Amino acid sequence: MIQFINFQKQYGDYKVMDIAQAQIEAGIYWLKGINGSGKSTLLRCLAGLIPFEGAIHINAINIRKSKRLHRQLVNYGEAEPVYPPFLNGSELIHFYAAAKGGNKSECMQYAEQLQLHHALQKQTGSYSSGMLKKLSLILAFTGNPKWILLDEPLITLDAEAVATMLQIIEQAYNRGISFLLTSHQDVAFPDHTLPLQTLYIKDKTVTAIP
Ligand SMILES: Nc1ncnc2c1ncn2[C@@H]1O[C@H](COP(=O)(O)OP(=O)(O)OP(=O)(O)O)[C@@H](O)[C@H]1O
Repeated sequence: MIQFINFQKQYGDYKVMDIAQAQIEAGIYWLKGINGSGKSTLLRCLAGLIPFEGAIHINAINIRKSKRLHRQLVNYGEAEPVYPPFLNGSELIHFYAAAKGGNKSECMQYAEQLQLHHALQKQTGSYSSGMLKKLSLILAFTGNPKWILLDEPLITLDAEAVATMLQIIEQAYNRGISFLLTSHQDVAFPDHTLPLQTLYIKDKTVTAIP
């Protein structure tokens, strides 16, 4: 469960999020909101990448106070991932697996499923946007997270990779992993069988009501 307690996020004078009290139960959620509503900001706060006011508890852990536990609990995939261009995919998988206490061979399996395995020895600077996205998704599944936060997970993926990715998400969900997935497109998750619940970011808060 994710709990917000007097949570606020400002950029300078501009307040993007203001959630006095809210909670999100374990599950798989499609987080919707118009452009600029704060979807990426919320995920970055939950991932611990940017500072915020108030408190966020994830599975009863105060994410600001227990940084190590937080890093094991939550994985995050950027909308537009950027990596040091001189590192290859295999090196990044090795690094993430070591940092997250994950199993490198599991990542290699995902790479095969997404047909990225042939490119793992190439520097990421030579990757296409879809290849970078696949790598970022593989890295977001490394270790034993209880929550995976994926910002626009399917953009730039081809149709086959979209279907594979939806299967990977569903299998992980069936193993007890919860998801927050963002998209501002109406048909972001085509032909899926995921038990998706919808959340909206509206008026600087998270709500189940559009
Ligand atoms: N680093 C930043 N500095 C200043 N303002 C920012 C920064 N990042 C985001 N914002 C502002 O915060 C608001 C929310 O941005 P955010 O990227 O979280 O929205 P979003 O819902 O993910 O948008 P989109 O659907 O277009 O991807 C926007 O008004 C944006 O201009």
